[in-house]
Amino acid sequence: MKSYLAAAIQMTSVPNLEKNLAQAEEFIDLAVHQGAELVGLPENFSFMGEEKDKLAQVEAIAKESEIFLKKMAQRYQVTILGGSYPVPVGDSGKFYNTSTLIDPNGQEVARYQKVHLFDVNVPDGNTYRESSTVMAGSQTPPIYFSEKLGNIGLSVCYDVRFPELYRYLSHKGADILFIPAAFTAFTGKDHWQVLLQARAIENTAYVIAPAQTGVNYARRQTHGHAVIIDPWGMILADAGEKPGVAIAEINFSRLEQVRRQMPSLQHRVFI
Ligand SMILES: O=C(O)CNC(=O)[C@H](CS)NC(=O)CCC(=O)C(=O)O
Repeated sequence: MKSYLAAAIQMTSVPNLEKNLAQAEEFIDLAVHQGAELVGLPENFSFMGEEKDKLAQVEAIAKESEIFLKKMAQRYQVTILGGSYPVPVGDSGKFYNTSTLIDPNGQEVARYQKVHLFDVNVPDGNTYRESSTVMAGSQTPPIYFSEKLGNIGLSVCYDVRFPELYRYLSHKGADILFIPAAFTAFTGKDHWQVLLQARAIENTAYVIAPAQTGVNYARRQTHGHAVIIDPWGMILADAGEKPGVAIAEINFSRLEQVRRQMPSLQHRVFI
């Protein structure tokens, strides 16, 4: 398989759908002009805001996000991950925190509904109750098996704390793990990079982690540091703290080399 460039986009999404889509378009354009063929957007790329504000506009956010992703993938002829956006679940008043992967034909090739919900009182005083508006997904995460891009497994944000999800993905053949996020600034400073490197190292897989950064709304501040990590755990690119793009090469001979040097996947006993 040929090497190619992947991009992890970093945004400060706000409670304004149009503004966020315009920002995402700018960064997709930038990533493609730098040669990226696989482009990831962060969790909640199209809307970050109070849950009640999100709920009030959820139909439009879901519809416009899907139209946007398909348009971008076709226009730029790249594969795009819509890190996540809310998709209403019938008339339940809740939505799935949904991540979709769209190929250059504008076809959806994978869809994942976030399984682990962030119901946490963070020690900085912020309280998160994702389950008050989000329905937990009940399906195992999908892998898109691509002859051109490799086998790409999906996940979202808080999932990164549950290594069994990634073990499942690598067991099923994933070479690349997408971990789009809106990590809190408080937890991010101590946990983000360590968790991502651990998932890359233990699964000897590439990790592509698009991220939210800065002040998104009210007291919500996100950590940034969208990164791409190689299967040895090396940080290949880091977007820092400002909105932007992290770009790095996905190289299958490097992947095979690491899997020869450190054959831990072959030594698995439990799963
Ligand atoms: O708050 C918002 O508006 C946006 N947040 C999100 O989209 C999600 C669900 S609340 N955030 C996380 O999962 C953070 C996980 C995390 O930070 C950790 O695991 O430490």
